[in-house]
Amino acid sequence: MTVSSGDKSTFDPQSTFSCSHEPLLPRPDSSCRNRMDKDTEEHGPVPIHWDATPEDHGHIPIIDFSSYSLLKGAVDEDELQPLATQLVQAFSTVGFVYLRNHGIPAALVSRTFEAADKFFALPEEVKTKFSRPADKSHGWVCLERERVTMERPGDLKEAFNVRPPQATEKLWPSEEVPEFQQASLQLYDKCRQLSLRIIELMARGLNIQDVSNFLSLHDKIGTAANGTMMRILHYPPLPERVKPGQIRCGEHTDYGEITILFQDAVGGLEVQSCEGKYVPAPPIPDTVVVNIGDLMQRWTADKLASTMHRVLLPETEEGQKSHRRSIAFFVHPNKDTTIASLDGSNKYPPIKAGEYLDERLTSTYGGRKSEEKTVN
Ligand SMILES: O=C(O)CCC(=O)C(=O)O
Ligand SMILES: [Fe+2]
Repeated sequence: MTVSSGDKSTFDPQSTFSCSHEPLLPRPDSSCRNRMDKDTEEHGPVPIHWDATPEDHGHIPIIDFSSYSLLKGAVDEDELQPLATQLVQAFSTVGFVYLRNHGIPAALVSRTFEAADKFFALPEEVKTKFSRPADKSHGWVCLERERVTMERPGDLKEAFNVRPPQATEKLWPSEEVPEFQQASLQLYDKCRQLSLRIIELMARGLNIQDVSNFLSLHDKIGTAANGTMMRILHYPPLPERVKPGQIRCGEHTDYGEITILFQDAVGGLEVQSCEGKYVPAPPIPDTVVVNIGDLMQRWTADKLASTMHRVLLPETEEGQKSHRRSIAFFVHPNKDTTIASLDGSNKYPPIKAGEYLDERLTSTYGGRKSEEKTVN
């Protein structure tokens, strides 16, 4: 595969934007300690008991999702509550889980990766035709275009953002890689279905009283009224000269509610532990990684943890010559959802999901306001 080194001359720090995240703003308190001692008083419109203090594992648990797999015909309600409890336990400590037996077909993930490989291998001038337009988030984002922490140079990655409502025909490489659009949209839809199941279980595990109502706040995924986006990421082999401090994806937290992440067999992802140390989150066959984003941490008044993570450069010579790919599905509630502390604590002022993103982006990028540019 040939990979262009990217057009560094067009790199514009003012217009860089994060993959999903914004590491510089003061974030809700994410220390493991504070997350546990919630005021469990009932007040506010949706009183919730945050009861048991979960144990702090400091590593990423693997959870068997088979009771609520997308492939499961009849669901046994009795099996869902333990699963919900396990999920919330993990999300309130490490903030990350691996899900096994989730039901998204591995063949569909491979097809999407393979189609994306063909796209990323196209010459720069061809990929440019599919560049993400300034006012939209769908499309190609070139190498080093983004940096997720201002302390580092641009990330050594390129991306193809998939936002179905913005994906006009001319933003798909239909002639160059005809199968890309169909595979991506099919995977987007499977991820949508899985995310709804995860969100339903999270709601149960959080003792949200009206679970169906909570779920309905996500019924516009895939339309313009919801900012959910899938990103196919390509980390090419390392260029001859890597800038000081440059890595594949800088330290960050994700913006949204939850993220579903598929990684290929090449490692590099690291997740911060409660002690502040970065620990590898290696690829585990037939699993997806799921993590909490900042919006969900805020919504749950810091009960659930949006945890810092990054993708390091490979250490071995062989690794440095390898491509790494991942697919991240960044889930958001519908833009008109009011994000008010679910425990009624008013820890953070209520804000609309759409405005929240706008605000984050404005603070970071000095007036670049449209969430359409960078929603993830
Ligand atoms: O590529 C990965 O494994 C992680 C990417 C990531 O964290 C992101 O895009 O937010
Ligand atoms: Fe991330």
